[in-house]
Amino acid sequence: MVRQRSSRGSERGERGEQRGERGGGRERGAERERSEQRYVYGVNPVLESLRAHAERVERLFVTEGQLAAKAAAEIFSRARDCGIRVERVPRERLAAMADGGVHQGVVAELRGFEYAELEDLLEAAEKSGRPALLVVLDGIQDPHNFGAIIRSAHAMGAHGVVIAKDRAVPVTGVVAKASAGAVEHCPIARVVNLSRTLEELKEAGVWIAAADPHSNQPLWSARLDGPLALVVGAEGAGVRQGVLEHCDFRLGIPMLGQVGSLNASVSAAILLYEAARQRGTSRPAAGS
Ligand SMILES: C[S@@+](CC[C@H](N)C(=O)[O-])C[C@H]1O[C@@H](n2cnc3c(N)ncnc32)[C@H](O)[C@@H]1O
Repeated sequence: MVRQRSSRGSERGERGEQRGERGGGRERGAERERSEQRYVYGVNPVLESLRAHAERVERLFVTEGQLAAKAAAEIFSRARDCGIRVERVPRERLAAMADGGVHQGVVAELRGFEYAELEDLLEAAEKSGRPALLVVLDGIQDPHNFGAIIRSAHAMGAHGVVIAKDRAVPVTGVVAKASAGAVEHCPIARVVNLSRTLEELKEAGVWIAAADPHSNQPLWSARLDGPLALVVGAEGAGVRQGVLEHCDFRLGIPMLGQVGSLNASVSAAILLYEAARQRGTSRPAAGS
């Protein structure tokens, strides 16, 4: 079994310096893309919004008797500190705002999710002092899968997630809920053309690995400790051929049994864990 050795790590500094000269991206300081206003529901997602981006929370809606006392105390205290209005509403209204999801008695109305730029993700990696670890999603449609991938990416120390503008679910309240609030901490870039983005990442010194159930290169046989973007495919179609052509190598998670593939978010979590393990970032935090 051949373990692929990355030389891009050493090229990265050199290439990273060129990033400022490429000039292909949006001007720094230009207005960033925002999604429509949206609702975030459930105790943890609402608390994460208040902790991470209270300035984006317009209003909170609660239904008496449905919100646990302990959660209510923290939510009300943060809302008071940040000058956010809290409205008591009937349970039917809360249920409608949460679109039938499990809201636990609280919904936050947010000003709109602010997407990051690809540059921001690379800068986050640079600032962290660790090699870049990114997840690129090729057309994920299910908001629960998308949210779960954001959650795993954040937990495994990834510097961000890249999605395409077309044919992919954007960040919505359901995604935020499924991410357990990780969406507030993990930068998400929304790009027009995934293939071009992969080429930009290569220029920045990042290796591109496609998660591919048909690959016979098991995940542990490749070096995943250098700058890396993991490309995960859509629920039905997988990674499109045109996108696969821009990947440096493919990785498979060996499986037993009769099914042909794993769920996209499960695959992302397994691959991210292997990358974190190889980087030594999967250890329990000190003191835990
Ligand atoms: C449900 S699968 C798509 C299956 C698709 N019919 C195919 O054959 O590629 C969604 C994505 O999860 C990832 N995936 C699923 N199982 C995998 C495995 N065993 N090894 C590596 N990646 C896997 C791939 O990125 C895949 O595109």
